[in-house]
Amino acid sequence: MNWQAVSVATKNEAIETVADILLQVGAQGVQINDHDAISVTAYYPDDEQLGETITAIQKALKHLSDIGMSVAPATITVNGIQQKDWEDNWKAYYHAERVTRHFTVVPSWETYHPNQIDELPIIMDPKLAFGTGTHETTRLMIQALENVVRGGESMIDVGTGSGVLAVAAKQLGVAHVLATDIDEMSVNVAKENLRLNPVAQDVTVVASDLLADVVISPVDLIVANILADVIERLIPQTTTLLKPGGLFLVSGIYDNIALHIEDVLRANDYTIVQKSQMGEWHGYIAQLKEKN
Ligand SMILES: C[S@@+](CC[C@H](N)C(=O)[O-])C[C@H]1O[C@@H](n2cnc3c(N)ncnc32)[C@H](O)[C@@H]1O
Repeated sequence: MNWQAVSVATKNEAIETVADILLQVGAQGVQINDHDAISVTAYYPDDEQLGETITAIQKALKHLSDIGMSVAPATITVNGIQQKDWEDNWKAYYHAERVTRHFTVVPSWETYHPNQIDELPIIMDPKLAFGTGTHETTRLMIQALENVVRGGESMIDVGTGSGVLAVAAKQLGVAHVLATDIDEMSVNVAKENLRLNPVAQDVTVVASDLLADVVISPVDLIVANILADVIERLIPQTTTLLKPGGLFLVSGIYDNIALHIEDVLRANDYTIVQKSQMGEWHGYIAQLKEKN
């Protein structure tokens, strides 16, 4: 396998935080260069996920500066080449790709003709929002949707990012989707992506911290692909917005925290009906207990 060296130039006091970011997006270790200019380097496989990884690093760096932590200059280089405008450069890594049994994600700038009659396209221009469709955590969610959707359901997509799961759900026959994200940029990108997919025209997207601002009648399905600490906060919020017997589809859970999340699900009246794993990532289909 080929590897790419991804380096982030930063300052002394931010070294540990930047190293944490590089580890969280899948590096096995980091190298700190503190001689002339300070930088932190990690190695990632040179595959179709590299674009997603660099976008995630860039978003995490932007988030730190948004909350007032100085990580400047925070420039990202890949094999020594500065990524001045990642928003456009990452497109070179993103091509139409069959991500599950039924779904192919298709970049909006590519012309793609399905190879099989039951192949369903998800047209995406994720920009800086998470969700090209190729990441393991997203694939786990799309597979879970393929398993459970029968048609006509109501659904909330928490942390919609690019809107990829909302489009997949609509393609499978979910009737009503409300999508949320805490990040305004993702809300706008999701709205643009939904417009690219004729099947998803009636999906509503709102800015919300998890389900805090969501006021609707209980739904059949809630889906969420977010990191485990956020999922832990989300689980108790789902139980009043899901119908008894409704399903919670969840991923974004790294190996080391999976057992804890299973405990939190059970403590909140869920029965785990399916566990899946891709690489180090875990996904669950959990069913809310029927009321007695
Ligand atoms: C890993 S991405 C998932 C994107 C897409 N749903 C997918 O499966 O590919 C997680 C998304 O959750 C959003 N998010 C993080 N914390 C959140 C919160 N507290 N409330 C709502 N959305 C949140 C992020 O902005 C990001 O778009």
